Amino acid sequence: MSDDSQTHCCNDADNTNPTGDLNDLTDLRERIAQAVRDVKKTTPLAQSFTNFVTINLVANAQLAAGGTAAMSFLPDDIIDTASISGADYINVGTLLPFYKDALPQIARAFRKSDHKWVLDPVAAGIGKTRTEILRSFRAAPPTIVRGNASEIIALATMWGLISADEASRPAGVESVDEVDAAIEPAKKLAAFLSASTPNNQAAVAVSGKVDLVTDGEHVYRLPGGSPLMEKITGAGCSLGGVTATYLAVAEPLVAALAASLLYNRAAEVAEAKAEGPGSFQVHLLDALWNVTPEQVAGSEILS
Ligand SMILES: Nc1ncnc2c1ncn2[C@@H]1O[C@H](COP(=O)(O)OP(=O)(O)O)[C@@H](O)[C@H]1O
Ligand SMILES: Cc1ncsc1CCOP(=O)(O)O
Ligand SMILES: [Mg+2]
Repeated sequence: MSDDSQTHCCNDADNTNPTGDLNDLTDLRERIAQAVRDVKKTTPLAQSFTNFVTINLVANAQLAAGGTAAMSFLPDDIIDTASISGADYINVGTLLPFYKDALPQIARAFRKSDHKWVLDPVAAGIGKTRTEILRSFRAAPPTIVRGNASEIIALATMWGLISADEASRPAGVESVDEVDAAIEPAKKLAAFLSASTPNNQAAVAVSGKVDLVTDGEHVYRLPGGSPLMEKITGAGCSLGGVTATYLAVAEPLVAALAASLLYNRAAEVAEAKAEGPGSFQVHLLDALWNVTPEQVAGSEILS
């Protein structure tokens, strides 16, 4: 594996900022570093209702980032625990029939208590049950949506934020769209989420070769990471879980940026040490633990 683990990680002096909006980025970088530090210091709980395939990696990644994990599929469990959970994570990767009632009930309870949560709309656009559940979240929306490009486009389409002509076909759990194809859907989705939150703060994170994060107004591109992320299952799911961990201590835009940047830096470190997907996953967890707040915040951010 290549040994360019720190290629995209640089100190402030080395940062590329093509628009020259250094003041904003300097402030943003400080808030990102603070979020990473705060998680390590306060070990916040982010509770998850997530799929059976990758649930273990989600919990381990949250712990490696410095947070605490709790997984559940029971609405009463989740709604009770929300009072001590800094933020929640809902991932619709593997659905069971009873989720059709459970998930909208949980989302409504979160909305009632203004509880922050991250949605990973895995495989959005596929199946009547999944579509019904994802449609229901429009009336009780999350604080952050994190998904690959196809999922973001599909969700924005089913919420009527973009026309069906702009959408592509459903993609399973993998993306068939480039991240840039999701810029407008992501911005519209983030603007919709912001308008639905009490403090007008929300974000959308689109993952891929170059990640994209938006609050509906600003768009940030985050290069780096590793193609080996596509060779393990749960890279996206665990990124969603860690995004919820940061959301427990930070505003949505900062949380989404911090998680995506941590993942890119950690993936580069892991790729340099791995011999294939198996050892890559182990090294990824180690790197999520070892990458520093300064490395995360000093990353290349293209605005
Ligand atoms: N080709 C790639 N090069 C670098 N990083 C990648 C690549 N593909 C995915 N990633 C990273 O893997 C993580 C999960 O993204 P992605 O594979 O798009 O999610 P999902 O698994 O939900 O489809 C993100 O951190 C993203 O940056
Ligand atoms: C393979 C699979 N099937 C249903 S959920 C799931 C995991 C998807 O994980 P990720 O979106 O992180 O690749
Ligand atoms: Mg995914």
